[in-house]
Amino acid sequence: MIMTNVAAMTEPGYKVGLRNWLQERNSRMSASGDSLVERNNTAYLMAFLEANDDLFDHAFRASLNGQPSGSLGGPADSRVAVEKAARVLREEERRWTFGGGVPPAEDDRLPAFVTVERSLAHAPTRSHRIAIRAAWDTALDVESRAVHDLAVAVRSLRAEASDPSSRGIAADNFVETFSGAVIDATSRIFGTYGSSASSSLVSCAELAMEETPAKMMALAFRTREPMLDVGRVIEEIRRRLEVTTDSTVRASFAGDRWEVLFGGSSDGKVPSSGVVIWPLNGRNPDFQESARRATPLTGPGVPTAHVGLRCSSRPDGRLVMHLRDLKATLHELGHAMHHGLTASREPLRHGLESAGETEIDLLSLWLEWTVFDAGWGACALSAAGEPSGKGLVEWQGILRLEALKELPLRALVMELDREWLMHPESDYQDVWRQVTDSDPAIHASTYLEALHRLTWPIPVTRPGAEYGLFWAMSEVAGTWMQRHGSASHDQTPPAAWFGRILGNEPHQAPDPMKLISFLEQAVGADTQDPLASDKGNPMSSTREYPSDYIAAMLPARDPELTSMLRQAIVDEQLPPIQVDDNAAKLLECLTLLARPQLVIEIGALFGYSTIHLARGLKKGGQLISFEIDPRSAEIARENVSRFGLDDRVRISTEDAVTALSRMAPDSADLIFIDGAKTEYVEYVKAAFPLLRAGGALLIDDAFAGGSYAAHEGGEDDRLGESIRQVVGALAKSQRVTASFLGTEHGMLLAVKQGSDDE
Ligand SMILES: C[S@@+](CC[C@H](N)C(=O)[O-])C[C@H]1O[C@@H](n2cnc3c(N)ncnc32)[C@H](O)[C@@H]1O
Repeated sequence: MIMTNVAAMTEPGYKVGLRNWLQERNSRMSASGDSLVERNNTAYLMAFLEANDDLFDHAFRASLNGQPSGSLGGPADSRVAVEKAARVLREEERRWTFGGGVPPAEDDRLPAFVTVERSLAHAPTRSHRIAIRAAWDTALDVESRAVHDLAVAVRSLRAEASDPSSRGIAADNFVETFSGAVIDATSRIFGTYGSSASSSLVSCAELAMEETPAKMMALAFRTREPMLDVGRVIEEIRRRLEVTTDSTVRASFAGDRWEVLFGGSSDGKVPSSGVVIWPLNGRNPDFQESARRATPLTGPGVPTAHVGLRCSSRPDGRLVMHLRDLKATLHELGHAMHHGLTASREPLRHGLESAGETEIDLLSLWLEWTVFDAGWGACALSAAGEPSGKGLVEWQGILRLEALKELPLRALVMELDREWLMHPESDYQDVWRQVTDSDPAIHASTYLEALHRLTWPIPVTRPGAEYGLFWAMSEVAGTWMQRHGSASHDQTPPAAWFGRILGNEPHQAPDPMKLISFLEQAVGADTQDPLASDKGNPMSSTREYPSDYIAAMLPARDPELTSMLRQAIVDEQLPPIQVDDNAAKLLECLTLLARPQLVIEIGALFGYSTIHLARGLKKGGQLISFEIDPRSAEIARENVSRFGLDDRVRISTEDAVTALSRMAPDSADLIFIDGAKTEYVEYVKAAFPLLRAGGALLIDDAFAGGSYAAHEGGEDDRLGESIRQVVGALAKSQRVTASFLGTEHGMLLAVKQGSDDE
């Protein structure tokens, strides 16, 4: 595997951030004997980067590193930098993962994106690649939006934390900002699935972003307090239990403990099972003893489970628990529920007379997830692309019996697959086997298998990665089904389309070729000759202009020039459509090289290019620059004089075409054309006769793909088309020798045939 030497790259801004982050990470990893670089596995390295929740932190730091010095560094800057960082990461992933062309070893537990990349590497045609990229980009966009939102939240937290006067409110603000960002991001992510249940949003956020469960729980409980009132927590649990089980649930404080009782009789007065929650504070240090004493408290014959709750008492008598203990407590409550329900045969009440242990297990586990872990099941359903509009409430309706076939299976696969099934010694292997072998519910086991295979190569550490791909595939599948006349997801259950993608081999990553052909159908791509060149805009290219690299290599801009730019663009509000710094240097080089006596420029604007052209002139050399806008021309004159160049520059406000038509033929050595794009034909016609043999035309924006069109009021590609015509004709002309110069917007250098000696 070819290793990209991260440290040896020359990086501006965000890349410095990335490198620092990796180095720091590596030094930490080597301390634990597991250096990423030592593993010499770039795919894994990037997978790690992608999979690690420190990515958020990285993105944030990248945003800081990406700040131009002296900038205000406000949220807008941060946003741009983070988006840029996310974009670059994406690019880097692509390049580094398969840059060497050597796919990683088969047995590496590679994340989903590597599978996609592998598909890309095998894609036979451009259409295939587009299809795969479309799917992948969808996934990554979700990611980058989340990164962006989080970075903004983290940024404001840190800013406040560094201000001692606001330290007290920083944490509160963070949770608030964070909550807002999370809800916003998750509702966007899940908007397509129509899930409106806030508990599922919380859970989705947790999946997508892996933020601390405590914060998520805080969100679920709509609190920003680190200490929670235990009574309130119990009441919340009771409420949720009642809603989700449709069973009467009573919770009461009985002197020194809480009793949560599940109704057994139809009026709920006779409990069928109970959970006793014991505060583990000063008053009840011996939980075991308390539990023993309390067993009969829920009533004779009522199976009861006991849970200890770490909490402390307030002077006003209230018991409070720390937010961070909540998740663990809820998890333990899940076990208690499990125990209570299993022993009481509570499921009988729900029409599950024939339920076996497996179903009861499943029900209990489901309760644990959906009730106590704030909507795991809802999340699983949404992620699985359930029919939109089938929100929490609706699927609760099918819970009583159907959930055993539908929901827990789906919720289970996420947890079992990742947490337990991977470990052969796990007890849950049995549960899994029973589910998959005995489940008669047609597509459920197929679905499980499919999902299992889909998520198989994904490391446990990063749920977001698999969901990203999962969502993308769901999207594409949805499109496919619409195209092919399937009215709804109901008619084509997920199992069918996963089956289509995955084939029948169990426990394997998706076959890249199957994925390709599925996606191909989904986007309706035509089969193309793989060797046929790309059609459409001739400027289309997958390669980006290395402007960051160039900027990092060139010396910093002369402060006087920066001040001039600021005055013209910020103070005078002239459009920022001057040549870029590298192109400006090129103009200077060309006049230095050609030693022209007469240079003509069409379009001075505020004189940025003018100054550079003039700087390269030797003694006696002259530059006539045309600028039709009087105010721009005036500013250009001031700037020329500011740089002490008045002796060799004349700025004229005459229309360039008219003026050129009056000038002596064969007199100019260099003519730089950078006026109105629509007039390029006229400029070239008028300028060409003025050139002496061996003189050169230099045409700016020759790549015809720049954003200048917008500045000139053009939304469409009319201006680009005009440039392409002129540049194409000129470059092909027998009367010149022409070459494109690779500035960001491109210049065409066309040297007139013949020589002065002829
Ligand atoms: C892209 S800007 C020039 C930028 C400048 N060369 C630089 O790089 O700093 C184009 C300028 O051409 C001027 N212009 C447009 N049509 C013109 C014409 N017929 N004669 C002279 N100037 C013209 C516009 O007023 C505008 O300021």
